Amino acid sequence: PAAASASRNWKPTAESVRREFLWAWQHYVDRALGADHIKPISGGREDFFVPGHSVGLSAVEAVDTLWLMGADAEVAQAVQWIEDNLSFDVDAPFQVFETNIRMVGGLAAAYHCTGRPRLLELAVDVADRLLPAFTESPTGLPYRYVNLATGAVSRPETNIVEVGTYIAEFGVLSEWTGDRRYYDLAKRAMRVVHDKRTELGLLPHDIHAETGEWRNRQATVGPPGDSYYEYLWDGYALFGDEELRQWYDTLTDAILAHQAERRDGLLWFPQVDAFTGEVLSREQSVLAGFYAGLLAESGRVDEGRAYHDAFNTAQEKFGVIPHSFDYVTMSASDPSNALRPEFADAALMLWLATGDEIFRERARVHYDNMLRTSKTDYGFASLSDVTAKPPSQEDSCPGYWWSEQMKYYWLLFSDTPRFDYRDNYLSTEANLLRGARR
Ligand SMILES: O=C1NC[C@H](CO)[C@@H](O)[C@@H]1O
Ligand SMILES: [Ca+2]
Repeated sequence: PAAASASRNWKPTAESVRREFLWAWQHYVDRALGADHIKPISGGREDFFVPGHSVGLSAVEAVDTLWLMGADAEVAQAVQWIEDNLSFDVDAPFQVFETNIRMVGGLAAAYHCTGRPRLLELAVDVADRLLPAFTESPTGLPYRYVNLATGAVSRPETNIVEVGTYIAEFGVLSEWTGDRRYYDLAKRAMRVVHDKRTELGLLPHDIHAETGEWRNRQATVGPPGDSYYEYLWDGYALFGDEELRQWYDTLTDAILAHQAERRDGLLWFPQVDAFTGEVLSREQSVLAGFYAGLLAESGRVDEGRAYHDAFNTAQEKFGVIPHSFDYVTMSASDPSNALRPEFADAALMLWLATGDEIFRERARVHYDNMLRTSKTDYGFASLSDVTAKPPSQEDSCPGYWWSEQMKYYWLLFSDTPRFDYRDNYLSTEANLLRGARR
């Protein structure tokens, strides 16, 4: 989008992002290739889904980011490992939601960028192994875990994120294979949740997959409510599903009417009782920051801008935003930050929606603060306390770091010809499912 104001030269920042990402990738290849995570302080390996068994998570999450950066030799390294080694025939329970947004989404994005058929086969293979969680459920709300080898399902005590964040990944599999099962199963679970909204049009977040009963009263735009709302809009944006847009509009109008609060001119979203509207908590999770971008994407640009302005006061105060903070006292309730990408996610979405340079500026501060606080010997580390001087680090780097903020920064600063800046889609894990310009 042609920025209204004269924009500065962002190329040096883009080159820094690419250099840092490839530096971290080389350490992963040298020390932890095939591990779910590298341990960025010790250079060790770490499993994510199953203790004792990695499935190359960081390599899968990195492919589309590397491709967008034009790092084709590194794309080849990642794809080589995946095609030679990745198998989902693992006799262990995998969390259905995390496996979908990271592995189904990561492989689908890798296929979208490279066109290599084995990557689509693997995405379909792991998605098929998740399906029993949906088909074994009496309500259509998926169980939280499924054994990828045996199909045994478990843990019906779930939430609206883990029952409602599939339509993007499952939907492109239906589109690319012609098998509608994926789309239909993902949408059915979203319908069950929407139809259980309260009189106020709000949603609690905990639900039982076998009984369909709500298990709590609290509504939140943070976890575990966030990506249910995100995927209602995404199902419309990706596939033109007008019914999903209606459900999104109904629920979003209710959130703006009953779950929003303005204090000192700033817009916040407290946790409220979904049945009465009573404010239960004025804590804000750093993960809720994505919602500023979703509001802007879905035509509520002023509200999206206002919420990002509010979150920006937290970035200005803390440098790196705490995992959760009280927005009245602006004190950290949980001072950690596991390289969370949401503020940058929303900055990209708001920049794409408005062309306003302020969002690139805010993302650059986010990047600078990450470089200053998280960079270690072998990569980038989660923080255990952003208020410590200097902030204290943990020997862990989450898989979403390879897919999310470094991709957001690159897209914001590089103007890469490999991305269609007008017609694109990034999933909740920033997997590129539309808009790769091969
Ligand atoms: O939707 C998500 N929630 C949590 C992670 C990032 O904080 C990531 O997996 C993804 O963005
Ligand atoms: Ca997300």
